[in-house]
Amino acid sequence: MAELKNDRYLRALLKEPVDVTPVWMMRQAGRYLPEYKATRAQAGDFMSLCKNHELACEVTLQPLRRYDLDAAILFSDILTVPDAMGLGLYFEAGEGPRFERPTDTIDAIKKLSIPDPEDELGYVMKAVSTIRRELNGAVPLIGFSGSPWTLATYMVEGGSSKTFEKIKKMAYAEPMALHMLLDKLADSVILYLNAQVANGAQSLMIFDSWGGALSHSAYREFSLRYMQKIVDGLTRFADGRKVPVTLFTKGGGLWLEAMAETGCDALGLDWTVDIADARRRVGHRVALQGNMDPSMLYAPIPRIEEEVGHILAGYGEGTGHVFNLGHGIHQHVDPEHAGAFIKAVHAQSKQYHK
Ligand SMILES: Cc1c2[nH]c(c1CCC(=O)O)Cc1[nH]c(c(CCC(=O)O)c1C)Cc1[nH]c(c(CCC(=O)O)c1C)Cc1[nH]c(c(C)c1CCC(=O)O)C2
Repeated sequence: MAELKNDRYLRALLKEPVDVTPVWMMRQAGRYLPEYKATRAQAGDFMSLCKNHELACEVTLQPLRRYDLDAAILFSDILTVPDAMGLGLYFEAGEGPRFERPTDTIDAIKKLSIPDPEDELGYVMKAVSTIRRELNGAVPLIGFSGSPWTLATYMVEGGSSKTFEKIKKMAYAEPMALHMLLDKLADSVILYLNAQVANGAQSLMIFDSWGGALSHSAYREFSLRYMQKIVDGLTRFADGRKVPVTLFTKGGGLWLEAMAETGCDALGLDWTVDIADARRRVGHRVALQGNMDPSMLYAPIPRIEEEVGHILAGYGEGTGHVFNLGHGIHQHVDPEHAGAFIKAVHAQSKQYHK
């Protein structure tokens, strides 16, 4: 396997010294790039793109050809796992993801089986190994999955939700049913992420996009507890190097201490958190990833550069910061603004790494 040429993303996550602050963007392969839209049109629909390892590799590499990014992220989706559990994932134009067979009863949950990552999810593993080979050591490859709670929201609601009415009803009225579902999901995610590492992923990220919808105590019971189970079950070394694990709960700023206690290596921060405050609270335990508002990329370039400066100054001196957006890049962002953002992080961060 090719030696890593640029490892500053892995180094920052493990709090080893770096020359400049590493940067990547959540959803960096996506619809804001015309070349992505062209490849997606070639594939047909989104899931066909995910299932074609050559095209999935192509869209993973597209943003790296344009920008000086410090990491690549596997092109796939968090909903591949419930799809492999038999729920029938499809995308309705303009409506987001949907499931043909939602898992909203205890009987449906009892019937769910744990997918074999090399079989039902073999197409993802093929994409991971292809991307890792094609990267040829340029930058590390990030593997990922959804958190059990976030996956369960889609599975129980049957798709995206704003109110989470069905899953919250289950949480409070039939908690044992939901725990059974979350436990099966945690077991599935452990196998899935470990298989990604076996196939070449060098770092792992768990997206808990909807943990922030929970109450203070329900977050611990239904989301954090299962991310803890995953952290405990992961392969943490590969190719003689630590495989860092990043937990990201959107809207989880109040719970950073509890998240840091899981033994993960880093926490993702959305834009509601002051990164200086986050560093004071948990910076002795974990690295921090974030946290610019993705909508800032709509601002004129000088305003983007100013915001990058604020966030870098907020984190301050030394390693342990991976610059990123606080959530995925929006589809109407001008690719030139994304480029200016990435340049600004590298140019302005030298002064903090002497
Ligand atoms: C909640 C969630 C999903 N998927 C994901 C999350 C967690 C992160 C977050 O909170 O955003 C994770 C994800 N989805 C995608 C990636 C690819 C890697 C990357 O470049 O970051 C990653 C890491 C591709 C994608 N996943 C999806 C797209 C858009 C599909 C298209 O090309 O039309 C992409 C590029 C589809 C998807 N997938 C999902 C939704 C809600 C949608 C519809 C979004 C929309 O229509 O804007 C579920």
